[in-house]
Amino acid sequence: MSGQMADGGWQMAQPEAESSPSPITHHPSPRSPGTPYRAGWIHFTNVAPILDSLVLPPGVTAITGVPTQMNAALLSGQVDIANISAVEFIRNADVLEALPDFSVAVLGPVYSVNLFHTRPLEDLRRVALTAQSAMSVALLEVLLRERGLSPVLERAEGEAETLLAQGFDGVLRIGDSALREWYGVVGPLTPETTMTSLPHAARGITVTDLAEEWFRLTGHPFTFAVWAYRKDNPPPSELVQAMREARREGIGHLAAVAERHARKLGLPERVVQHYLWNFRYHLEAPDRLGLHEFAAKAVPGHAPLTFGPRPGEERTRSSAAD
Ligand SMILES: C=C(O[C@@H]1C=C(C(=O)O)C=C[C@H]1O)C(=O)O
Repeated sequence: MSGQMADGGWQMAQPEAESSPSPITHHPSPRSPGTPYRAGWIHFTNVAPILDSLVLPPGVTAITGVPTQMNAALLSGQVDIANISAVEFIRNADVLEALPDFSVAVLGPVYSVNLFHTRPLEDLRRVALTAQSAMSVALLEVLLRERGLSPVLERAEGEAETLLAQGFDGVLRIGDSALREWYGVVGPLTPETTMTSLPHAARGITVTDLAEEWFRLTGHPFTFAVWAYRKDNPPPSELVQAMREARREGIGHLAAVAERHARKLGLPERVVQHYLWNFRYHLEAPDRLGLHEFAAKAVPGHAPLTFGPRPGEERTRSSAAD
């Protein structure tokens, strides 16, 4: 594992994606003095407005990976802070704390957490789940339970259309590939249309946006990710400060971020712009409400959720490596 590379890129995480979440069974001892503070970033496009401009302070290193890799890296002590699936934060609330003002949340559709299906939800028999995601699986389970549905859920990787052709009647996908596949099914966007006026079904495939379903069910935002760390190992204030500055820069130049990522994703700039401005990155009161509501439904009996000091009230830490 090493830090930010000279070109501003990040090293990929080594561990394999974990298919099932593992609660912390032992508490890795806090860092010894002088060792770097290690961050793990899920670097999907939806966090680009926070991470693209981030300059790590001295003494902080970072790796990147998909959500289940970063969940596992934090829980095993391989990294000290990570933007993790909110459900893992909830499941491990006895030992984890989250930054008070960082989230990946949405109110309504998210566009990148999608169930692609060929039969009505009520008639689903076999649904393929991605091992990259903990949050969307937990959300799908809640939404199915609320409707009294219990299709067989199986782990299977691959593009939605391929898996549907192989006999699954539902496929759950997340992140950049889910956004691309969603657009591949319901696009293209024309000068007359907007993201929200695109159809939900085309070519025999329906796309159900799980965050939109959550909004229909609760009227609240859905919080996919928080930035969590062990309670006894909070991030240096320089790192949190750098993250806030990077977010201010990213949100202030959202069109440029969208343009860069539209090129990488092979999607129209308008699509990526809409996708990005739709996110709620500050864990505000409605996002916490959604988080608490999801916690009560998905992890009954969980320990109280705790958050670090609000901006300006950080514990004083003299340097990243003290
Ligand atoms: C909205 C998304 O959120 C991500 C989805 C996660 C998950 O499914 O476990 C975890 C972190 C989020 O940043 C997405 O990737 O599309």
